[in-house]
Amino acid sequence: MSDGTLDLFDGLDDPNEPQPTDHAALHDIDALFALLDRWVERGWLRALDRALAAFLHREVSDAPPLLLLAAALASHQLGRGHVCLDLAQTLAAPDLALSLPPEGDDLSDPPPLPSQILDGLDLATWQAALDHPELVTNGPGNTPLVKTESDSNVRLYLRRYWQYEQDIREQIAARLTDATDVTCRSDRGRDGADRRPDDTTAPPSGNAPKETTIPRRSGFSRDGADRRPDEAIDTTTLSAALDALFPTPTGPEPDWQKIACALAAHSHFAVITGGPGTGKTTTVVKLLALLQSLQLGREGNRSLRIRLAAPTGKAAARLNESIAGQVGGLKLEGLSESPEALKQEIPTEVTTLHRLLGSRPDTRHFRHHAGNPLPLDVLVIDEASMVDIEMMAAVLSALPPKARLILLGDKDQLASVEAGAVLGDLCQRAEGAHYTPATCQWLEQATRTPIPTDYQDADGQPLDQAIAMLRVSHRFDASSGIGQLAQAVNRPLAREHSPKEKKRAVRKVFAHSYADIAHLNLADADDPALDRLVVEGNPAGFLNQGKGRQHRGNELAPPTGYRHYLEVLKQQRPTAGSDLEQHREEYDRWAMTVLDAHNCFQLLCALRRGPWGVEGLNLRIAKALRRQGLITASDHELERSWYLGRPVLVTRNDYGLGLMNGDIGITLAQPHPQDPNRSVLRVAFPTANAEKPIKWVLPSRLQAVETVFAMTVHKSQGSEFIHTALLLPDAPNPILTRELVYTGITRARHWFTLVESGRGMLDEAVTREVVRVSGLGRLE
Ligand SMILES: Nc1ncnc2c1ncn2[C@@H]1O[C@H](COP(=O)(O)OP(=O)(O)OP(=O)(O)O)[C@@H](O)[C@H]1O
Repeated sequence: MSDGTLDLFDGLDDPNEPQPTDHAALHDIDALFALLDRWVERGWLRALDRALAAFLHREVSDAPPLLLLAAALASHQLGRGHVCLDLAQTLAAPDLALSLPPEGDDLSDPPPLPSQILDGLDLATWQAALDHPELVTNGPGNTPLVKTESDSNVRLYLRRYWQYEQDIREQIAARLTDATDVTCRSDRGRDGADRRPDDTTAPPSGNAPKETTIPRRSGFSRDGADRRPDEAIDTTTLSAALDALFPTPTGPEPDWQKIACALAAHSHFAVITGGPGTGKTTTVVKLLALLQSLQLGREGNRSLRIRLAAPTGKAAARLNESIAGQVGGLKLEGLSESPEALKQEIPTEVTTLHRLLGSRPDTRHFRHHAGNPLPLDVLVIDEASMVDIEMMAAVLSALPPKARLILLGDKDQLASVEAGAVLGDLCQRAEGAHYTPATCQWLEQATRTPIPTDYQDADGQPLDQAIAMLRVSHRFDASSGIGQLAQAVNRPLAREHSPKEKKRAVRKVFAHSYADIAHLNLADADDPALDRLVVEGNPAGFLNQGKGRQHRGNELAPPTGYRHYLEVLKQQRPTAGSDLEQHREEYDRWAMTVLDAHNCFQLLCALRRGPWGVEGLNLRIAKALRRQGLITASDHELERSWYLGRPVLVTRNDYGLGLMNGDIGITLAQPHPQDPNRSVLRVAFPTANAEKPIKWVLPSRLQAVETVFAMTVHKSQGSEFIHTALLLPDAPNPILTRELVYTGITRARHWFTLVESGRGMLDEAVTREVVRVSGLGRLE
């Protein structure tokens, strides 16, 4: 398993042993459903996927087994982040189409594998089986399935997901072309809300949209001024404003932040991507100041209605904090005669996308849609890599045609857990920029920054002209191991000479003795080194015990573990007691301090189940903390109940309580309202509202939460912790990819510990890349 390909049964079967083939399921309906049942039983397929095949069979009894199998597999891909089934890819690597093997499956008496079932099947035969006009069409229509063909790719979609992809293409295309082209969106009718998206098989109601092709050439004219006639920006004015916002030249390298501002000011759709600390927030705050000042500079204009949003509550809270800081520090003297007034026009409040669109309980419908668009002129979405295809389609459809959409995010992070890696797909060509000569010439005028030839491309596509990649980290410099490690892990395999070289480059970073990274090899599952790490933070693993490190002129505290927040909890607990109303502020302050201290350390892992998954680790860590006297709880309480200090993660949006998936709270104690001698447990969540900074919730009201001593990397997206430890499991698993490791590393602000519980797992992970299947990558 060294070449980056998946060998799911490594060590379980002899790969040279010829596998028996089993083709009955391809011809016989009963055999097919018997097979699907066995796959569902093993957890290789979801019951939902089988149910779709059964539904199609009931509706159209002569649907061939090969079609039903493709439909079940297409449905299954949605649960794994892909919006469709790529037939050729599936034939090339059939076993990747299922969730094989589920964690903890010992694989005794396994059902036949897809590779056995599909052995010998060719693409033409499978494709021919999909020619069933009642169930499959090549585009608009009423069939539950859609097939698309381009080059050698044949893809099968559930109609709803094909429609999302079409909607996104169409809306982005409209924003990338001249204002007059925006009218093409009206073809689809203003019925975004009428669709029945919760019915997987139901086609969207109303008229199918006209497919929009995105023009091959950029709309940039020589000076760029006629691109958006309604909002034409004079290049000289823009250039002067950009100089005021970016007064210090960056040296010989182009100022990518300034370039990003110029590009985004010029388009109704823009993406600003970049790794951690490259200045996405800094740039967008300057961009908003720029747009607002240009707007207010036009006589009689009202200020722009700007909204900021993020996919999760946690991400929204983090952006809230950093935006507020950035706006406070903005220097706008050169941009406006009344800089303070201009600052007032830049919002600092960040909401979640669900809240922005107005989600309604128990339905996928939102209050805002094409028929009731959002009342805004500019929408900024941070952490856009976490936005799935369904949400992105909903946002785009609710956006007024003339509004600007600015997406911020790190294209290399793990994509959303739901289907569709929209940001990653849109940014496929971001590394090379591909700016056309017209764009370069205009950018050079506007930013007075020459664009290096490496980033120019006479064949650049319109989408390329709307994407800016920030390439310099201001958080991690060359002396930062976290920065170097993230870079080494993130380098695509295609750029290395061999997987071996990639592994060597990553290992070399650890060999370099950077002060901010540590590596821990566990001898076995019971190695107490892991308990020491989570309790104390393993400072001994860092150079000089983590002491004496400077950051921006201040000495950093050495890395900590969970002892830190539990001690803060104990030591700073208000003694005032009795009347809660009188002492509310004191309790709020306590909760804020504990939550801050909790943010000093987080253990991340890849899996959910097993000893190296969230479930096993949570219990192990709770017991280790109990041994140290840091928490007091019975076994039952540790496993199933509440105790002082229990940190919890919200796993489902709860609009009633105003809590979002991803929010973290800590269980604290408050005086009982009726009996001050007793205390009552309440979970404290940060609110990002300065006047009411803490939301106190009774544990019994929390329906979907889990202990979060260990958190999956997926759930950690949008969060950042002072010391992050990433634990890799002891056996290969398809979930271990370079994107996962990169996302884990980049959650660390000052300290990072990599924990390997099995030899070679880091090597495994960094040489495996996520392959997402969608048609959006072809959006040019
Ligand atoms: N051009 C710059 N020169 C110096 N410091 C900068 C510059 N741009 C950003 N910074 C600083 O770098 C840090 C990270 O910036 P910022 O928060 O904008 O990055 P980001 O890409 O949004 O980070 P994140 O990974 O948190 O999303 C901040 O402290 C910011 O003040």
